[in-house]
Amino acid sequence: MANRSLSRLAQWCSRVFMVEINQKTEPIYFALSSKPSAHNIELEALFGSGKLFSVYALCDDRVQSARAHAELKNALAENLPPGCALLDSASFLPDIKSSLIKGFFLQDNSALSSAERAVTQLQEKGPVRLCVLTYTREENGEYLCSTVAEEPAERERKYYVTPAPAPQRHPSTLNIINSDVFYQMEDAYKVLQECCDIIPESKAVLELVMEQQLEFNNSHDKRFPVIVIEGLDATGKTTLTCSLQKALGAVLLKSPPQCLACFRQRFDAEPPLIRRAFYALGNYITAAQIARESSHAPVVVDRYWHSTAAYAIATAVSGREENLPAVGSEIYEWPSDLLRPSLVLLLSVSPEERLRRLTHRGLDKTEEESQLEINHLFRRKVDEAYKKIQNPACIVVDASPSPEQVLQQVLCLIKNKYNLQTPDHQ
Ligand SMILES: Nc1ncnc2c1ncn2[C@@H]1O[C@H](COP(=O)(O)OP(=O)(O)OP(=O)(O)O)[C@@H](O)[C@H]1O
Ligand SMILES: Nc1ccn([C@@H]2O[C@H](COP(=O)(O)O)[C@@H](O)[C@H]2O)c(=O)n1
Repeated sequence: MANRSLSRLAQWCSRVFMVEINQKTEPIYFALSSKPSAHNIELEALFGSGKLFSVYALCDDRVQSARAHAELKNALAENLPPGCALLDSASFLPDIKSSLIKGFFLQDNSALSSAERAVTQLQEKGPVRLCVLTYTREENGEYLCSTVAEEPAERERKYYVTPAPAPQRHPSTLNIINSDVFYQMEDAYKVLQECCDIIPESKAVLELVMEQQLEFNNSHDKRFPVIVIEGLDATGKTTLTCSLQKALGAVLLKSPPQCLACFRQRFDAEPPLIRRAFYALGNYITAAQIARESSHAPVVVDRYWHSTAAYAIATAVSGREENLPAVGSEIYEWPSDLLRPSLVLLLSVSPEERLRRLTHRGLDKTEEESQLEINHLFRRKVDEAYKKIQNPACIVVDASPSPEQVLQQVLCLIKNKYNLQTPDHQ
């Protein structure tokens, strides 16, 4: 369904709405119906007594849509009067892939109930079309939904808000494929092609990808081992990869590769669709470098596809780690056309030790505390996602001992278990 058709209220009736109060609790689900429903405590708590709205930025184009959603969030945060709460919300077709549309749920408890005026002003400013659903409470306690639509017939239309059951699959997982994680170079490539007009740097990135691909196609078959080191920040990847480079006489590579370093900040500022496509393409450039270098020496890689997928999945999947799809889900599969390493090692340290290392590296106390509090849930999701990725799966390494001990542990794994140190041993 093209997003624009959702400007008609009737189109929303086949969909379910999810409102996330916070990341720790279950979301609240509701639907629109022509019939009233029994009294529901959860809905009562969500809807309360103030004025309520759902706001969606509607575009047919996926790049525009992703950017419009991010811009809408900033604009609402800046323009809403004090007393308003802005909650992440989405609408979806239960368990149907790619059906999720992200938006916001707005509780207006401001002194003058002026959120509607602020939203109308944003609507008038354009250029993106906003769909605004308004909820009102009847005297009998029922909640009704209507649209702030241009056509009078649409404005007259009203539906009851009714509770909906939680779907089997968490809605935030529905759009991951080709919006957050890309399983073929072509799919990530297309996203950046679609961005060329609005982000001129995309062209330069695509040229670098194509240059490396030509070289990749001419490179020799891989002969030496390719060892990827993964892990959350400050788990010791840089320290270990440098020591491994010396110990194995290896070539050290990174993903994203050095040639993309100057573009990173630019793409980090973009919404997930664009940002993740950039990192996905970085892996293909690194893959071409791996293919070239592994013909004459072992290769050690600091982050690769596990990082790209694990961070993307953990960011896309809202709420708790239980919402991540189970092992075996297609979202954890390795891209069909991306060079596979010989071994992937995931460095793991306790949250306390990681924080100690971050602090040692120069974080101040306040930032340290906020890292621990706010990101705890996110880090657990990244860690879980790392461990669920398959073909190749990663081997978890306890990285809490001293750097020398971690190095010896890893060398042991490489030499004994995989017998990979020299080309003769393969
Ligand atoms: N085994 C270890 N024991 C104690 N401290 C360590 C160990 N390994 C690394 N460190 C220290 O922890 C900090 C983070 O290490 P490092 O930079 O290697 O991590 P990283 O995973 O590469 O981080 P990032 O992903 O953020 O670049 C550094 O100050 C480093 O000296
Ligand atoms: N292969 C990669 C590497 C990194 N990312 C993204 O970058 C962030 C971590 O990078 P550091 O420089 O802090 O190590 C992380 O948020 C990932 O989103 C990636 O996607 N793929």
